[in-house]
Amino acid sequence: MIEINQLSKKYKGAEYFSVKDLNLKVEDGEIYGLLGPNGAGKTTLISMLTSLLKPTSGSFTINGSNFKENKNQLKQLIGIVPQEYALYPTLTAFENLQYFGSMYGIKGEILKESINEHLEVMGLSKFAHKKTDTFSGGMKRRVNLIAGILHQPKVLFLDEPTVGVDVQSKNVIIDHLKLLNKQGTTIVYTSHHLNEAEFFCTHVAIIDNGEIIIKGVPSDLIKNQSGAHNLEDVFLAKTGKALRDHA
Ligand SMILES: Nc1ncnc2c1ncn2[C@@H]1O[C@H](COP(=O)(O)OP(=O)(O)OP(=O)(O)O)[C@@H](O)[C@H]1O
Repeated sequence: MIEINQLSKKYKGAEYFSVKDLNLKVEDGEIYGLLGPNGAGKTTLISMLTSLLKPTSGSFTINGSNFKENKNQLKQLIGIVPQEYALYPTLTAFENLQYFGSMYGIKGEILKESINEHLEVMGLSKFAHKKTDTFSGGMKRRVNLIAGILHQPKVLFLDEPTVGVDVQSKNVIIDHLKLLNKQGTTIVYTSHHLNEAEFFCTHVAIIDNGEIIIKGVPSDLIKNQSGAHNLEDVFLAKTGKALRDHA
C-alpha cells in the first residue's frame, strides 16, 4: 500500500507549489491513474514517490517503509519507468537491459533469460542486438518499460508509458501492464490518454495545480458527474477548458 500524507513540493525559486498538501492511498493490487492537464504536478509527484526528488514537506510510505529509513529495501520493491527514455543510445537493447538488470543485482543466466523473455513478449526479440538509437519511438518505449520491470517490482511507477506510440505498441504495453498487475504488481501511472485510463485503471485521481480535485473508480466518477459519458467529460468538467501554458 502507498500512503501519501500532506505531500508538497515547491521548486527552488518558484512562486507556487507544484504539488500541494496532497493526500492519497493506493491499495495493493490497484492500477492507479494520475491524470491532469500539462503542468498539473503529475511528474513532480511520481518523482517524489520514487525518491528522485525531495519533497518540500509531507511524507509517504510504500508498504509501510520510507526512503529515509529503508532506501535499499524500497529501491528493490519499486520499479520506475520514466517519461524520458533512460536508454543508452549506443548500446543494444540487450546491453541496455543487462545494465539495468545488474543495477538491481540480477546476474548471469537468470538475467539473460529474463531479458529474452521480456523482449519476446514485447515483440522485440529480432532487434535484441541492435543499438537503440536506431529504434522507433514505440520500440524505445517498450525497452524503457522492460528496464523498469526486470526485477519484478511489487509497485511500479510509470510516467506516461504510452506517450507518442502507435496503437499497436500501446496495446502491447497496456496488455503487459495488465498481466503484471494480475501477477501482483500495484501500478501507479500518469497519462493524458483518458480513454486508455478509463478502461485500464481501477482508480484515478484528477490533479490540477498540484492538488487532487477528484478521485475514485472511473465508472463511479462518470456516473456521478452530470451529463458525463466518459472520463474525458469528467476531466473537462473538473479542470475546465483553459490552456495551461506557463513559461
Ligand atoms: N525542475 C523544475 N523547476 C521549476 N519548476 C518545475 C520544475 N519541474 C516542473 N516544474 C513546474 O512544476 C509544475 C508541475 O510540473 P510537472 O512536470 O510535475 O507537471 P505534469 O503534470 O507532469 O505536466 P505534463 O503533463 O506536462 O508532463 C509546472 O508548473 C512546472 O512548470
